[in-house]
Amino acid sequence: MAQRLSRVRSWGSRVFAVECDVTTGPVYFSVAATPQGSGGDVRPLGQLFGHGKVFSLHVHGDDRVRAAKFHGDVKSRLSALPRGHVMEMSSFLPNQKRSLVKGFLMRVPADSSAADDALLELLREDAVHACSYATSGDRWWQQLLARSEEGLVVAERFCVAPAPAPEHHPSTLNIVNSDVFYSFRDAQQVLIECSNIIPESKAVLELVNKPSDPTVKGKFPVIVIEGLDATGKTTLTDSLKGAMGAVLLKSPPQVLAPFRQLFDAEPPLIRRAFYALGNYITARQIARESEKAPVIVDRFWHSTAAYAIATAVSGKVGNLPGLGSEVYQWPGDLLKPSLVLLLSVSPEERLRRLSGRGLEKTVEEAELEANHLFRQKVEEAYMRIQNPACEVVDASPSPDQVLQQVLLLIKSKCHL
Ligand SMILES: Nc1ncnc2c1ncn2[C@@H]1O[C@H](COP(=O)(O)OP(=O)(O)O)[C@@H](O)[C@H]1O
Ligand SMILES: Nc1ccn([C@@H]2O[C@H](COP(=O)(O)OP(=O)(O)O)[C@@H](O)[C@H]2O)c(=O)n1
Repeated sequence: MAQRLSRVRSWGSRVFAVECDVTTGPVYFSVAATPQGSGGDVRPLGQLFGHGKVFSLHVHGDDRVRAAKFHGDVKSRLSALPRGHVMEMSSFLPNQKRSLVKGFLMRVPADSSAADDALLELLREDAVHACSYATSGDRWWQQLLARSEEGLVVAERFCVAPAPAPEHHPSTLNIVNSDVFYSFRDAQQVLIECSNIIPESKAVLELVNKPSDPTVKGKFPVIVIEGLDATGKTTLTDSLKGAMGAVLLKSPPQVLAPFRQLFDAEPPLIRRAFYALGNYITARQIARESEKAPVIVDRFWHSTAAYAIATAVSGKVGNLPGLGSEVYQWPGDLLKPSLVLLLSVSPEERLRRLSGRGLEKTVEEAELEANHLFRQKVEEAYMRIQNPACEVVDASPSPDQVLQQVLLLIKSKCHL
């Protein structure tokens, strides 16, 4: 218990953000050992904590791979609780990079004992911090929980006060090297750390470890085609290949196909490092092929970064890191294409194309709204990536019109 208490003292200066509703944004509060002066407006906190029983959980830990895996595990265990409502919650130090610790706020009916049992089980892990929330007088308290022979006990309590929103959404604090990687070494390091628990990491590392100089392209142009799925990338890249006598490559490359499903099911840290490494394999193929012919690439680093940023940043488009942020910078050691084109179609046309392929027919309304926000964030992140930035192409006309438009663009931009 002593160990748990000493670790928790640092929470005195932390701020918590609870993402209750993605469209209205998070509620912020801070905690302190003693009641703070003017308490501020505690009504939003009452709405958060005032119904049923409320618990929060965070997973700490020096081993980032283990912490990431355990975080996913906690989420699925909490989501399985009957009559529970789970919200994303994070703890952070304002403006301090890498200070974010992800967690959850869970609300269950007052008569539920399943949540107490689940917490007791989860608290066997030293990395878990669990708290309950209680009111006395006109104050709210965050109560740090510990295991004891009688069950859950309160080890320490902190006074809760509303906190102002930070300048940047807290999820942006940890993007660098957790969601997006800016060098081969940083992405490789994650898979090295995974090798013991995911044996396939070793095979992936062997595929990327071949020595070469991947930053240098050949004398022919290298054109990357980007866009959300069903915007027409496959259709366009196939016809560009024929029309230009080009070599068609993609990221992730074919050699990683057998591993993709496995890494897609891993937490963001591991999944994103896998895709980042895929770009370096594709870069090597681009360097080789562009000596001999023009190269068309179906997705590359813009996709890796834009999807990772859009997933990491919860809520609205406005929560994305601002234009010019370091997160949108191209990795210094990755081959730069001659031109990046972003295919864009209206959401309605995209849905038509998706349903033509027989996908997404059963998506529920609520999910559609969340997906809408997600797609907006991916497109916005695509457009904020710099050096090279992408050129937006209206991909709603017929396949042949899109091809002609793109051929003209390539001719003028690549001086063909
Ligand atoms: N310009 C276009 N106009 C109408 N339909 C298109 C066009 N381009 C592609 N499609 C259709 O939309 C669907 C998705 O296209 P696809 O090339 O597979 O997209 P992506 O590779 O970006 O996921 C396919 O059924 C394809 O035939
Ligand atoms: N270069 C790439 C390509 C895909 N990806 C990831 O792969 C997903 C898109 O893959 P997909 O199979 O839907 O792509 P398409 O089939 O639509 O081209 C996104 O979630 C990205 O996170 C990536 O990170 N980097």
